[in-house]
Amino acid sequence: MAAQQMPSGSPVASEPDADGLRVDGLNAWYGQAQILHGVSLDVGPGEIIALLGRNGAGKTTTLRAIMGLVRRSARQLAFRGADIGPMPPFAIARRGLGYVPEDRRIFTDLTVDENLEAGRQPPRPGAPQWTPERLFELFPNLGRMRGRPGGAMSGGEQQMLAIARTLMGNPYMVLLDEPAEGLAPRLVEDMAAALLTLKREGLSLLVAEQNLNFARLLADRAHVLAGGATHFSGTMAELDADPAVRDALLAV
Ligand SMILES: Nc1ncnc2c1ncn2[C@@H]1O[C@H](COP(=O)(O)OP(=O)(O)OP(=O)(O)O)[C@@H](O)[C@H]1O
Repeated sequence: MAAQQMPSGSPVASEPDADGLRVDGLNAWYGQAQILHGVSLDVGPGEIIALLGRNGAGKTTTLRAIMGLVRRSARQLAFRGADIGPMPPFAIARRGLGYVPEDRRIFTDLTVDENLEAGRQPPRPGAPQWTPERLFELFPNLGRMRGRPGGAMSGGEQQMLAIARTLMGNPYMVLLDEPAEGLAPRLVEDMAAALLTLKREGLSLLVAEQNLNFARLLADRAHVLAGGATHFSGTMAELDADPAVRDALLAV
């Protein structure tokens, strides 16, 4: 049960992680309704962290709150050593924190190439650098349809394009909302392989996910949300070793 109460796997709990993301006591509201009640999580440099929980547990709201897209407050909201709590969304993105929402938001009238150009930002020191050619190695499907409008692509292809467009901004870390949702089984494996390649390149990922099997393919550690709060933080092995927590908090 020890793993339930505190983030484990991270040797330093008191020092803010200068290179990573540290969220402590995050609250968020839609209008008058408080949706998050003290979410705490951390993502270290080069880690893939799963943000797990059932439908409505607060995963999407957590990602949106980190990006400043919903009204929120927190004891600590630090990215690469900076307090991002007071920053508007564009300033957070400019610091190298990318976000791929669940609904993808690609430009349906623009081609694959044009969508990628729309995401281009200057290189960042120490962050992996991306070009369309490198991204087509990562997502070969996209390379075969460079002139195709986004609106004429399948859901899975649009998901890959949304990720690729975010990578054109050369981020240090990306928040991904259910990247495998609605993908055919073969594409789920391709997506997992692509995300593991990103990790090898040095990118950190926080992946909101309902599918525990997909999370197992990728994640070093997991945070599990229920009712807008963190109920478990630990390694995937610790989560698997605690079937009661797993079954209570996740749809398995
Ligand atoms: N725009 C909104 N206005 C009011 N309440 C909302 C809004 N969006 C989400 N909620 C509520 O906030 C809670 C958390 O939703 P959220 O989308 O963050 O959960 P989730 O874990 O991402 O689930 P899902 O997998 O279904 O997306 C739910 O009770 C939901 O009904």
